Amino acid sequence: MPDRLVTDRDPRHTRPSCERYAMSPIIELDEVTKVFDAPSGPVRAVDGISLTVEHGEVFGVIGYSGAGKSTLVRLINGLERATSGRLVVDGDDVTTLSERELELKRRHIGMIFQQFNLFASRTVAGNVAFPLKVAGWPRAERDRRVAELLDFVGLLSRAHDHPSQLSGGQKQRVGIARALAARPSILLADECTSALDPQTTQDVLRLLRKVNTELGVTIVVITHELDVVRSIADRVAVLEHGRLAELGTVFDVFTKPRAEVSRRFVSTVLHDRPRAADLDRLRRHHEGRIVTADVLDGSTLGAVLGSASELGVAFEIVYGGIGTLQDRSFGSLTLALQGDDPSVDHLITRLRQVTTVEEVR
Ligand SMILES: Nc1ncnc2c1ncn2[C@@H]1O[C@H](COP(=O)(O)OP(=O)(O)OP(=O)(O)O)[C@@H](O)[C@H]1O
Repeated sequence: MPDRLVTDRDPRHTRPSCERYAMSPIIELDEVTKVFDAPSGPVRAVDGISLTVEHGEVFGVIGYSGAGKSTLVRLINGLERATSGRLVVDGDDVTTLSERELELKRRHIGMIFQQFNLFASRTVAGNVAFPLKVAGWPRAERDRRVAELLDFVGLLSRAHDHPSQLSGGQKQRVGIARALAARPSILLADECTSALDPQTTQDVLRLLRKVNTELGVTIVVITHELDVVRSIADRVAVLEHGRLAELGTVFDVFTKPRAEVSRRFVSTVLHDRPRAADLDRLRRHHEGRIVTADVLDGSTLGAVLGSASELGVAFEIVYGGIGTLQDRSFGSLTLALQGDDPSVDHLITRLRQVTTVEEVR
């Protein structure tokens, strides 16, 4: 038996496919740079980033603290001005809009935050109604819209409560309802689950997925947790020191991370490969040569292992983890192979014909 098997914790009932959204950009960054003048000297918070977010996708932006994620969000919604570069949001180059134009633009960009940012003195309904009031919606239409939104987020019965009477997850649901009030085409979610426990996080992510699929809202999720990206995003941009370290589908970045920073993130969520301490233990408990084989859909790993005895090799699965991501399997199994060296070499050659195999020495 494997020493450790990682089970899949994907909260989605169905995985979105990246082909689901039409490939037309709703957000376009072209060599966008933001330099802050700090007392210690200039800080390049965002450094020459070019990327596009497509209509209808859930796009993840991940990075460690200080990577430039919040600055990127503030550039997209026009709260910060880019130092250089071009940034088109839903048809407008926000780098050239006036303050008044930006203010109107922001009404079409929903935003949710880590600390929810609800008005403590207003009721749940009052919070959701607030942006509609600012936008001058008549009372009756406002009331109708608020009821519709609270129903959508499952909080209609709490309309007259105040935020202090709600749990963190419920507060974020109110935040989401408020962000959607004026029917934005884009929702920016900045660390929106970082203050929540894992179960509530999954509930909120499921709601965001519903916002995306049922309302067609494009969502940009900013996070320092790969599990969040893994749970909800179609594609992910990995930021480091203000620069774009890697960009790809969540599946590709998870299964074939190219940048060192991406590899660090991946190792935080899928413990499918033995670390140095695990290896010492495996060597003590198992004889033979140790190899790690990638498990991907379509690889006929099982059939090849089934032929091991013909070659005079005995194998044991000693470590591993397999999950699913975007409806595809991925992970790896670590095997102890016992037999004479030429026979084990022969089996490894056969395994390499169907998957990637690394011998752990
Ligand atoms: N107004 C500012 N003035 C000076 N420096 C700033 C300002 N805002 C951000 N920075 C700096 O820019 C860099 C990127 O910050 P940013 O907040 O965008 O990163 P982040 O990835 O969102 O990090 P965190 O998750 O910690 O918020 C950091 O070095 C930060 O200190």
